[in-house]
Amino acid sequence: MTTESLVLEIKKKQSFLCIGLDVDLDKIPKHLLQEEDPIFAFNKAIIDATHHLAVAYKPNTAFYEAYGIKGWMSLEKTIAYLNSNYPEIFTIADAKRGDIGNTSKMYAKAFFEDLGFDSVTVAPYMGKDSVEPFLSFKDKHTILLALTSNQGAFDFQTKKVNGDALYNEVLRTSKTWENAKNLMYVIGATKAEYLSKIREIIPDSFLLVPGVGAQGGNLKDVCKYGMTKNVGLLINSSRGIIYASSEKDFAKAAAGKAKELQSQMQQILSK
Ligand SMILES: O=c1ccn([C@@H]2O[C@H](COP(=O)(O)O)[C@@H](O)[C@H]2O)c(=O)[nH]1
Repeated sequence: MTTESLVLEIKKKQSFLCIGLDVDLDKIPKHLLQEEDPIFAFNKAIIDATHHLAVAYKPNTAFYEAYGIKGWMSLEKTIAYLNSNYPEIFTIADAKRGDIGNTSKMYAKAFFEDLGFDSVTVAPYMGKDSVEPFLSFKDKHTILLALTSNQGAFDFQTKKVNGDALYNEVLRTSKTWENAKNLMYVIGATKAEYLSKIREIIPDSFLLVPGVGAQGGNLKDVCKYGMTKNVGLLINSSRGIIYASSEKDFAKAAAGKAKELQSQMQQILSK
């Protein structure tokens, strides 16, 4: 999907909500465990109930890999379902990959060609040759971890390198890479106070912002400091939406939580 199509969808739905599909079999409603593929049954119900309120879905691959081959098949079915039924939705494989060049090329093929995701999250730590293989795919997006939402972000990402924080160095240097137009960045919602400076370095790039809801990040602060003329934000919520209820009404309850966030977004966009 092109960035232009994503922006059009955001304006149409008045939403920049990304729903995280982090499916844990211990947390989904018990009646679904009788289904042939409980993970897919759960995802399908959540997607069908919320697709009009969200512009993106983000399965975190860890939650599928944890269930072995069956989990990977549930992931395949989920992305195929999204691509066939809701092609206007932006899809994110939260896989946090990145390796030497020839290995990264295979990761990129797996997520972009085989599975058909629009984007994948990638760690920048191994540098340019580990990221460029992802960037070479037309209309696919590489979402680079810059300043993450967790406490451990302060272990390395905010440490000074060449007089500035390492995450700023990641932002600045990655802009010089081939096909850098295909880059987006992860900035945690819990780090909203860093966004003004971040926008000085990457004024127009899309940011994937996890950490609202369960992790305590604040939507209004993120928008105040991080929003661009094209919105430039995808705000992710996973547990706060998909586990709104563990009863038979789980999909309706998820839609209720998604609606709360979408209404706040609509209000922000109308200003
Ligand atoms: O900095 C980061 C990068 C990725 N994540 C992922 O986003 C979701 C957040 O889930 P919630 O349930 O809404 O807290 C999850 O998949 C994380 O692995 C992140 O939280 N922070």
